[in-house]
This record gives sequence, structure tokens and C-alpha cells, in this order.
Amino acid sequence: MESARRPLVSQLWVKNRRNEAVLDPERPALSWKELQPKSGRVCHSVPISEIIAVETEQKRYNSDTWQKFNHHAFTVHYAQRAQKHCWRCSAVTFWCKDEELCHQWIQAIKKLLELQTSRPKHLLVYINPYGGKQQGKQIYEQKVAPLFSLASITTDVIVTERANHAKDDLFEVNLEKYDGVISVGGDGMFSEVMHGLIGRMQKDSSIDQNNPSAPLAPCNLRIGIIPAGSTDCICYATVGINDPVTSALHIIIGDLQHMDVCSVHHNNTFLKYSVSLLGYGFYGDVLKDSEKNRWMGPTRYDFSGFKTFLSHHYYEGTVSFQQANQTLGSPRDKSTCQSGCYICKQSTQEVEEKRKRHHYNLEETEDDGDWKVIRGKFMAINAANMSCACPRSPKGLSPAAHLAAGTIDLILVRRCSRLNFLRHLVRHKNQDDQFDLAFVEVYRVKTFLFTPKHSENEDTDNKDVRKKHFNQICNGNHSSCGCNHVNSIWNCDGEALDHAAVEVRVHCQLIKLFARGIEEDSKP
Ligand SMILES: CCCCCCCCCCCCC/C=C/[C@@H](O)[C@H](CO)NC(=O)CCCCCCCCCCCCCCC
Ligand SMILES: Nc1ncnc2c1ncn2[C@@H]1O[C@H](COP(=O)(O)OP(=O)(O)OP(=O)(O)O)[C@@H](O)[C@H]1O
Ligand SMILES: [Ca+2]
Repeated sequence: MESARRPLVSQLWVKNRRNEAVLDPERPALSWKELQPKSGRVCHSVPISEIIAVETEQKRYNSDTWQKFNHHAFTVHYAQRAQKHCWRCSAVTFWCKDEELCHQWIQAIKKLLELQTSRPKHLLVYINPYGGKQQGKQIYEQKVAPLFSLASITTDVIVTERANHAKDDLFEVNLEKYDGVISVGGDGMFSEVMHGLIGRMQKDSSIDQNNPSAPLAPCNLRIGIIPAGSTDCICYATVGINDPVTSALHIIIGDLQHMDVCSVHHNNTFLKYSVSLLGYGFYGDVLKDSEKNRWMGPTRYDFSGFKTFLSHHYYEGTVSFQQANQTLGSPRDKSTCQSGCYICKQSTQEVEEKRKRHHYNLEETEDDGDWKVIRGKFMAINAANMSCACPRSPKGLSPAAHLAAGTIDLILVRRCSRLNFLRHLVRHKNQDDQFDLAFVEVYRVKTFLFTPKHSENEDTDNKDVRKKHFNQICNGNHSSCGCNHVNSIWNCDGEALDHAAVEVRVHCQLIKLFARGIEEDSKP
């Protein structure tokens, strides 16, 4: 037993150079350094948690120096940080003459890998073949499947045949045999998988999703995202990059990131869940226009963004909310939510206590302040449950938003001139503060309500007329185009909601992802 804790130290060869290799179960890490370095001594070290696999090297080494000996070798595959949050799978091969020593090393590494209990063994994979640039299937087969097989992860793969295929399947499938569910696609595909999993959990726990104040049952299965969509903001904001190999490596090593989910209701009827952006006004209109141009792929958003910017609409309504406690940070904080974020960690404890209290039917005490009611004319009402960082806006819609603190950042952009709205938009791309403008307000909240000034019944009366004219291009004279510019629609993670009047509530850490948040010390 004692000897299992002692480091294994041996002289092994790496690329014809003699190295001292150390496998230290206490740290726990594998490290190696050249014994007679030509230049400065470099010590390589890989934490066991970042080793992907160890393999016996079957082939004999071919160089003249070595071929007369019967050498033995093993290869260690590990995750290596490349540039800007990007990870790559690297390999190092160790050689030695002694077959027994080689075997001992392989067994010792395998034993330490077996102690990595958070790693998934069997995964359920859904691929959307039509997301983004329609590369989902190729990306999975060429970049991800080989890594899963290297890590001895087995999979059941379903290539979806229609929208909602993955969601419906998740209500039926036996989930017990899986350690996680993987979504290969964009934010829309992730949303489908998430709706399937959350819905299934509520069904199994007999929780009515139509009740806006019902505490929801959390999902224990982690979700992995292999990015292959148009925006991929959920992947980008939880991993730091939208790169399939990086995501696959986070899945293999069994990373964990909790995530808040917002529920959206209309008149005590459940509409949808949201994890990234709930946007009314500008982002709702961009979505509405972009759906007509799906064939353009990811550029449809830029095209519709430009058109929507030019059309310059504002919408009237009332937003009501309670501000969250200051301990949960402020949307104006200069620091951002990162891997191991202490604000999110604090919320993990609170949410566990809350779930316990609920389990024992104990009273809830909410310490949030008074309701604030804001009536006005808005260019955009954006509720960001996370930063919404994506390649279009690397710092996101709300750079200081937290992934798992149980809060959303509510951004109100009041009616303003085109030039001012452009100033606000441009600041999503540069270092300037997009909230530091007289017509922009931002609040950190746990729940909010929105009521459009014009009753939605008014537009249902005219719905058929509007539908008929909907495909015509609006020329700005809205009496002729039939499009409803009295009310906008809500863009809920890239999907349109059917109602403008909504009640939104954050469910702290309802789901878990195979991710770790944004790491600070990644190479530049
Ligand atoms: C001058 C440049 C200004 C650039 C401003 C860029 C701001 C970009 C902010 C991106 C926020 C993404 C939030 C993520 C939402 C996802 O849940 C959802 C599903 O994937 N994606 C979208 O709805 C997709 C939303 C995509 C929105 C694209 C908006 C593009 C606006 C372009 C305005 C151009 C004005 C130019 C005037 C000369
Ligand atoms: N086989 C399929 N055929 C048609 N639609 C599908 C299929 N599988 C999934 N979908 C739907 O396609 C929609 C868009 O998918 P996805 O999110 O992968 O791509 P995207 O819209 O290009 O990217 P993003 O959401 O990042 O903007 C999802 O809402 C999903 O429900
Ligand atoms: Ca949040």
C-alpha cells in the first residue's frame, strides 16, 4: 500500500536522449527531464488529470543505434495548452531495455488514471448535420471520435434527422447507462439537448414545468458541446474558444462547470429555457430576419444585424425586477467569471443548502430588495445569463456576467439615435465599456417580468393578415409590410418565443457541463 504512494523514478529514453522520468502519485503528476541536456535543462510535467491515455508502443524503433536491441516503449497522450484557451493532444514516447520496467510504468500510470473518477466512460452523442456550415458529422468523425476511442470512451451516436429529434429522444432513452450527453452543433442544438434533459428530469420527478415558481430538479448528467454552429456562444463562454478538439479534451478529462438556466413563462405557461441571451428588440428582430436566410449559414446574422440596425426600431413596454444581493457581484465589475470563480463557488454552497431546505419543507428566506419598475421605449432589452462571449464579440454582451451565480444581467438600451446605438454596438468589439452610455442601464437580477405596452391580443387579431405579408421585405412603411413593429419578439438562445409578455427566473446551477470556465493562465 505504502509503495503505491511512493514516486516511481526511472531512467527512460525520450527521442534518443536519456531522461529521468518520475511518476509521483502524491502530486499527482508525470514529469521527465533530460539528464545530459545540450542546452538549458527543461523539466516537463503533466498532471495525471490531464493524461488522456497510455499505450504500449508495439513497433520496434527503426534507427541504426537502436535496431540491434530489442527495446520496449510506451506512449503517454496528454492535453497540452496551445494558444488562447486552445488545447491539443500531445504525445511522448518513453523507451527502455527492460520489458518488466516498461510494463511497470504502464500499469502505474493506468492505476492513477483509474483514480480519475470524474471521467466519462460511456457517452450519448447527438449530431446536428445541418448546424452552422453543415460540418457537424465530419467534425465529429475526424476530430472527436478518434480522441474518444484513444481514451477508451464508448459512445452511442445519433445523427439527427429532424429538429427536436434529440430532445424527443432524451425523454425516452435509458439515461442510466450514460455518463454524459454530447451535443455536436451550435447553440440551438445545445438548447435542444438541454430542454430534453431538463424536461426529462422534471417529468421523472413529477415537477410541473408550467409553474414558474416551482424549484426545478437539477440534471446530474453533464452535457458536452462540440462546437459546429453559427454562434457557439455557450461553448465559447464556458471553454474560452470554439474548437472541437479542445472541447473533446475537456470532455475526456471529465471537467465540470455548473451553469444557471433561466425559465421563461407566459401566463403560467412554460415557454422555454435560456442559458445565453434572452433578447427583445434588436436581437429579436435580428433573429426574425435571419431565419429567412438560414441558407447563408453563419453570415445570416451579420446580414440581418446590418438590416436591423438600419431599420432602427424601438419598442414600448414595462420591465419589473428585483436587484440581486451585492455579494453576487455587479455587472460593472472589471473582473470576469473565471475557472474556479469564488462568486459561483459561494453559490454552489447556497444552492445545496437551498435544495436541502426544500427537501425538508423548510421556509425560504429571500433577502432581495424592492421591485423596480421601468416603463419606457427600448431599442433592446437583453438578459444575459452568461457573458455571451463569442467570436463576434470576444468579451460578450455582459462581460462580467457569471456562469453559475444564480443571476442574470438585465441590459436596457433606451430609445436613442442611430449613431448612439452604433456607438453602443461597436463597444462590444473594443475595450470600451458598452454600459457607460447615458441611454444604457444594466442590473443584476434573479427574476424579471416584461409587459409590452400593446396587448398581444391586438396582434393575434391581425396575425393572419401579418403572416400573409410576412415574407415581403419591409420598406420602412409598416402599414404596407404587415410586419409587427409595435411589438418585437424574444430571441431565446437563438430561437423565437411566441409571446412578448414574459416572466423570467434564474435557476441557479441547474445543469452541468464538461467544461471548466475560462482559465486565466492560458498561453497568450
Ligand atoms: C459595427 C459592428 C458592431 C458589432 C456588434 C456585435 C455585437 C455582437 C453581440 C453578439 C451577441 C451574441 C449573443 C448570442 C446569442 C445566441 O444565444 C444566439 C444563438 O446562437 N445567437 C444569436 O442570436 C446571433 C446574434 C447575432 C447578432 C449579430 C449582430 C450583428 C450586428 C451588426 C450591426 C452592424 C451595424 C453596422 C453599421 C454600419
Ligand atoms: N436533422 C436536423 N434537421 C433540421 N434541423 C435540425 C436537425 N437537427 C437539429 N436541428 C435544429 O437545428 C437548429 C439549429 O442548429 P444549430 O444550433 O446546431 O446550428 P446553428 O443555428 O447554425 O448555430 P447557432 O445556434 O450556434 O447559431 C436547432 O434548433 C436544432 O433544433
Ligand atoms: Ca448566470
